[in-house]
Amino acid sequence: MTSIPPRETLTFPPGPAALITPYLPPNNTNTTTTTSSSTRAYPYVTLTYAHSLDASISLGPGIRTALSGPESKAMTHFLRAHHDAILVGAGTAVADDPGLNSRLAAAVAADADGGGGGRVKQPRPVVLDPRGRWAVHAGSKVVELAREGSGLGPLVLVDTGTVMEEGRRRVLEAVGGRYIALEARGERGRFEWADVLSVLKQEGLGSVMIEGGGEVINSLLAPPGNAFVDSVIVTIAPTWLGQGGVVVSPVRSTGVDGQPVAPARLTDVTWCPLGEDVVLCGRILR
Ligand SMILES: NC(=O)C1=CN([C@@H]2O[C@H](COP(=O)(O)OP(=O)(O)OC[C@H]3O[C@@H](n4cnc5c(N)ncnc54)[C@H](O)[C@@H]3O)[C@@H](O)[C@H]2O)C=CC1
Ligand SMILES: Nc1nc(O)c(N)c(N[C@@H]2O[C@H](COP(=O)(O)O)[C@@H](O)[C@H]2O)n1
Repeated sequence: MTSIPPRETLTFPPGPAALITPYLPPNNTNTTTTTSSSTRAYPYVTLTYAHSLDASISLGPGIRTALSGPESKAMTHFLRAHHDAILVGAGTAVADDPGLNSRLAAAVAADADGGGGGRVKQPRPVVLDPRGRWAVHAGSKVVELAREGSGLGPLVLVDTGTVMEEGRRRVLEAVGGRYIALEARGERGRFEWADVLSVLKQEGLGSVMIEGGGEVINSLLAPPGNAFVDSVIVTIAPTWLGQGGVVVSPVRSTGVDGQPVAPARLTDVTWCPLGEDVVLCGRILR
């Protein structure tokens, strides 16, 4: 019998947790004893990522780049444990081979007893992959974690016109995930955010934490995407990544007077130092 090596577990202290909690979904834990956001048309959306002092989330497209220190990394896993789903774009799935589970000690404990007892459960990974770029396989980290019971199988949203390879389909379904066909009726073959969020709602997912990457973040920080964002939680790491990085810089629109309009501003802001990083929480000013 092959033994599975123990995975890291993380703890997030109550002090910073109290600062972050107001930005979590209402009835914010996806425990077995609460229903999250059941009356909303769309899931509660938390946009969260880590960037450098020059607003880069990675050294370049396709380069996995660690920015968060240990304390803010634990915060990310705290967030993951308090959402029903965690969403990334295909670029991130391909570049990072992410695990997309929560390694928070409480979440790990819940895995061990089947997630019962009102304790925190794992988020459902969701990947936006209209053209089927992500070649998921049995050794993909998210699949391995789901197979060993430390995470859930991913839902992968593909365009209705994309035919998926049978082998990939079997890999997903073996761990409780699947492909979901959705019409990519937005510009450049993209899904409309309303369509994506409606699908998640239909799947019974009341809250989603959206982690990236660059294209996903930028499209949610400018209209019309920003209308769907309930809270924003950004880790700022004390480093510069230099030119050529994947930068968070949403497109500007032009006002009726022909002048540029800033895409978004945060209000109801809290700053929370975590180790050498600082975490900024806020809500989009409407
Ligand atoms: N520091 C951080 O917190 C994070 C960093 N990253 C980094 O970001 C980089 C990847 O960024 P990007 O290349 O911009 O990739 P991305 O993850 O935003 O993926 C872009 C792709 O996702 C799909 N996609 C995005 N929006 C879509 C929509 N509305 N409808 C349909 N499909 C959609 C498309 O296939 C598109 O090509 C990687 O280097 C990764 O390491 C990713 C997540 C978080
Ligand atoms: N919060 C945060 N800090 C960083 O420094 C990061 N590079 C990321 N990246 C995101 O986390 C995913 C990796 O997750 P696993 O640890 O493999 O579960 C990666 O794909 C990005 O979404 N986030």
